[in-house]
Amino acid sequence: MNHNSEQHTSREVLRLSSVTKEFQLGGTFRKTKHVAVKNASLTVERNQVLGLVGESGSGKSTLGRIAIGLIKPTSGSVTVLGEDISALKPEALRLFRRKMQMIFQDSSNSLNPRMTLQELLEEPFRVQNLYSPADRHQRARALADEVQLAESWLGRLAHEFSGGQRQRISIARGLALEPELIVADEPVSALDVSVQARVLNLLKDIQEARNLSMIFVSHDMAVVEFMSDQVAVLYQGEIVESGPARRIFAQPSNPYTRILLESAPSL
Ligand SMILES: Nc1ncnc2c1ncn2[C@@H]1O[C@H](COP(=O)(O)OP(=O)(O)OP(=O)(O)O)[C@@H](O)[C@H]1O
Repeated sequence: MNHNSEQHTSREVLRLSSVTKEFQLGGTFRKTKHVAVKNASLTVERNQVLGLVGESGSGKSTLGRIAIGLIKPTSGSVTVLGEDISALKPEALRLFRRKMQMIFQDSSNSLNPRMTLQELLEEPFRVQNLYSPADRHQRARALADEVQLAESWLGRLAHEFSGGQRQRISIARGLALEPELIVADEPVSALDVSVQARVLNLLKDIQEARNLSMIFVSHDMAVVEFMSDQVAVLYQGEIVESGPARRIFAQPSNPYTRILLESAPSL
């Protein structure tokens, strides 16, 4: 990591410039390519949530993964906190990744069912070799508290928690290393509707309390309206409309955005 990132003071946390991602398809003889994201540019500022919407296959997840360096774009640049992460060597990227975390729809499935809540919340510190055992213990407690899981549950095993509680655990683990940018990819879609609102409220409260920047990926327009300050609409890999959420929901200028809004039953 160079000094750039240390000195980065602008409000801009993420900048994607003309990002394109092509996937190679097919076997040895017949290769074709699929353009999943095409010439996409966007920025996310500190303490801002960008909602990324579009139908299935429009490139939302691919763009989210590119934003935190999980996928390298075919062309274009990704700048996080002033650092061009597409130019970072693997070791530098590994260190830098602490500043960027992803919360998946099925994050909670990746929790080891035989680990206790305490162990799960200490794991990010253990993996990164951070803090003394006593400090890890204390920090795990604070994380549990932040996602509203009772202290008395710290000894419970992962498989004893409900789906919504497990997603809270995943959120807490995502926060452990104090990221500045979070990509939440359909974080509540796998949960019962009654549980979704509570987890979304929690995520919004945490985002505001920690001044986090977030890309919030969802196909549910009502959820995006609740969460987002800015919105970008993807259609077949291209950003067809972007701007302040309030403007886009009140006066969508792109025909495809209008179709998305009209077909959103929960609005
Ligand atoms: N690893 C890959 N190899 C080949 N094609 C891929 C790969 N990942 C994504 N794609 C393709 O790229 C396009 C965009 O996929 P992506 O998952 O980003 O869309 P999405 O909007 O997130 O969809 P969904 O809401 O269904 O998750 C799709 O056509 C998908 O099949």
